[in-house]
Amino acid sequence: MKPTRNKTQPRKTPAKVQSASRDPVKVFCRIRPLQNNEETCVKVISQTAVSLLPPEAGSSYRVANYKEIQHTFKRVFDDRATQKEVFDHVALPLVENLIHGKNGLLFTYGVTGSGKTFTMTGDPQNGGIMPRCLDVIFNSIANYQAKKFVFKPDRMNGFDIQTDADAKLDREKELHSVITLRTLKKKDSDTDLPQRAPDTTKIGSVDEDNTYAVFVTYVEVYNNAVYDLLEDIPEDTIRSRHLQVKIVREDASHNMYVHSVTEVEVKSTEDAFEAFYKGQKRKRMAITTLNSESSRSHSVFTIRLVQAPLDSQGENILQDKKAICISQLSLVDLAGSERTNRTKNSGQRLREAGNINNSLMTLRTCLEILRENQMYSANKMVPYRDSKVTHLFKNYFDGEGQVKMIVCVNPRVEDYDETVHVLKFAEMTQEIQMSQPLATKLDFGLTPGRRKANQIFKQALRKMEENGNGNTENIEVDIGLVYCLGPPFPCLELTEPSNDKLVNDLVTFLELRMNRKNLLLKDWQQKHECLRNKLIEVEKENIIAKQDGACSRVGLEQERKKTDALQARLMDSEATVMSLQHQIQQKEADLVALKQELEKKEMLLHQQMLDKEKLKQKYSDKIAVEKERNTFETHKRLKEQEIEFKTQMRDQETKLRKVKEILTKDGHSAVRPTRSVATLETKDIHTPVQPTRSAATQEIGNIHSRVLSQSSKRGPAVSNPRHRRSQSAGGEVWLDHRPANAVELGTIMQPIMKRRKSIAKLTDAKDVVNSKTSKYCLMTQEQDSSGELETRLYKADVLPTSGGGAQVVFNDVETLKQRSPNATPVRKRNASTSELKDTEAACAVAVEGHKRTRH
Ligand SMILES: Nc1ncnc2c1ncn2[C@@H]1O[C@H](COP(=O)(O)OP(=O)(O)OP(=O)(O)O)[C@@H](O)[C@H]1O
Repeated sequence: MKPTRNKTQPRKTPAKVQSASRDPVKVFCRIRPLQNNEETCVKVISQTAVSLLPPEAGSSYRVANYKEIQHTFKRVFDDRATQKEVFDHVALPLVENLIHGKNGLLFTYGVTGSGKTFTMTGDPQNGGIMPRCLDVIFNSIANYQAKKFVFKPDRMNGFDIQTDADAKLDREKELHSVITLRTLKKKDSDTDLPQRAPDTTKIGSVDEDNTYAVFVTYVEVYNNAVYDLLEDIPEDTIRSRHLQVKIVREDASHNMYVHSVTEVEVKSTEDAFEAFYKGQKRKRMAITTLNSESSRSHSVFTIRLVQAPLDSQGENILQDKKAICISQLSLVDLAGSERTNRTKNSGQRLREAGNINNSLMTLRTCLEILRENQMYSANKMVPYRDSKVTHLFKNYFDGEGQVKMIVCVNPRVEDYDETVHVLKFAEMTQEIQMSQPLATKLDFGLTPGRRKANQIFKQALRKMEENGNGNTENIEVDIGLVYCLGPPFPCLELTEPSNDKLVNDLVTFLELRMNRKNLLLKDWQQKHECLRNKLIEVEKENIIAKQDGACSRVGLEQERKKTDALQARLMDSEATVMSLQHQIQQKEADLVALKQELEKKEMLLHQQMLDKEKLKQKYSDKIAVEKERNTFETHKRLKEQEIEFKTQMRDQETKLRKVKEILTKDGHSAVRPTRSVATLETKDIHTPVQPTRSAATQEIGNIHSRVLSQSSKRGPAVSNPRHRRSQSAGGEVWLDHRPANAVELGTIMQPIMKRRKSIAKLTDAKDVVNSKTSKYCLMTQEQDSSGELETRLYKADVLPTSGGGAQVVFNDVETLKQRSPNATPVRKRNASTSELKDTEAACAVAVEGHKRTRH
């Protein structure tokens, strides 16, 4: 930021260009003392280095696995450092610069409760940087202060010089209002300032030919809006905290300032303190978990030093606005960064914390981008406007004023995680190079030391007058400043008329006076002539200037109108911006809430998906197990069925083999069962055998067989109810062919074969032909699938053939099954199916080599 001159002066070249050198931002670290035997996580290594020891509970400890982090600063103040020590090292050079017309910015940064306010303000007995700065300034300029109201703020970041009369009028007005106010608040002890221990330091190198005035402003940045803490407003408005939001603007010299801020002219530290306490009462403070008096806003206390040179006589202020030099020192007490999870803030405190953290984040971002731009010659835009704090100090960061930072640290372990970030940022800030601006003082060709000379002269004159010493000629000539006729008239009391001496003395004195008068007159005439000539010149210039002035006035009037219109538009735009910012804040808050809700829902959804996945997995596993079990069981069942089937096949084969054997044994004649099977089921009682409708015909001897499809072609069935159970009741002879080891049936119902010839083996076909039998009965016995005995009687007619042989025509089968009453009933359908299959299989074997037709 540039030390400013009044807006009337032409715009200077930016200080960056004028700067002699670049210096890094000076960062100091102050460790505050611990309370109540708390555990520390900070170790001061040297006067410039500090080390952070991660506590076991800290998150960084877990990540970094106990790694000490060392930081280096311009100077580290341990917990025993005094306020004076800190001031002398950090702020005193800034005060010196201020007096020499250079700007400065000092801010305290750190976690909440780390001692920023203590360092900046302190307490009455142990004053911080701000009161000490004021003390030193007033100690230094005490003898050179201008009378009050000689300089008057023009509310555009500049100052006007008032005439003595105007200044006097203002002083009287103030006196009047002060008296009224004191009468009103007579008993109000609130305004009493606490007893202070002032700092006695004095800066020696003050320009004595200048006259000085000190102004202070006190603003706070709360929720990213600027408020004037010294604004003159009614008491009830103060209580309800309805301070007006102020706008940050740029002046004619491109310096940022708070528009229409109250600038209080102070003549002593006490005056400044009165203003400070007035503002302090309005500042937003609150009790939080981490600090009983926590600043909820960033406060900016600015000391502006206005200086103007004295005229050539060293007596009055040079009435030239261009000559005014304004420098300022801004002391910024930033609100503490805080993590909401630790502070447990809610509602307004939480919103405040959010805004505090946002503006601190913007400060960090701006400084990081600045550093990046400097280090890597990048040209990134620095987002100063994102926060009011950075916007206000844009000029400083752009290299037009000295910037210093005190990073305050509370060494307790609870603050470790936040302190890590704070120190990291502070260390990084040191890498930023700031141009050191030169103080710009215009040279008006005035003799240095004129104030002192004038004082000496006046003093000498006074002394001579006191001593009655008439020899003042030399002094007058030497100094050449006083235009007078010489010493006053001597005592000329004429007591005697003859007192010539007196007359002679008077004549001498008058002659001297006359000479002196002539001398002065001559000098005066010369000067008069000179002045007249100059006046003529000036008059000529004046006429030209007037003409120019008239033109300029017209132009100025137009410009003013334009400016007014622009200002009105600007005000509107700023109001719109404010309302938009407010809306944005609200929307951001809504967005955060919605985001949180979305996160919750996403988590829920995710959980549900997980559950679903688990369920799916569970059922897939189950299905797989079930499938495996089913496959296994199917295989097992198939195997069982295969085994059963094989067993059945084997049984069938055995049966057929037996039949075959029997048939082979009985002489190549074979009896094959027909498709139709009559089943005689017996439990305890034998039921009659049902007749079948088809028969298989097997030719034995000639070895040809044929299927009889018509029941009319065969004899009546043994069990046909229309016939007798057995045709053996007639005169026919039966060839009863049953195995030798046949099991005795022991049943009531027996086939009736009155005349029969029994054989156990049929080895030769002639046995059938020669025995003159007309009927043939073959008995087989075997176990069925349920282990029961099954007896079958295959019956046939023996018909003689033309070739002399015999044809055996099977026409009926009787099946006798014996079942235990306790046995599990076999499903009829299955049984019949299996029987049918058996018979078919038997027939298939029996009619081997012939086409089998099913009917
Ligand atoms: N160096 C110190 N010596 C003694 N006391 C200190 C020191 N620093 C801080 N304190 C004390 O610690 C407390 C908190 O300090 P302070 O209010 O200055 O913190 P802060 O950083 O300004 O907090 P916030 O950001 O919340 O405003 C105060 O009671 C203060 O007196």
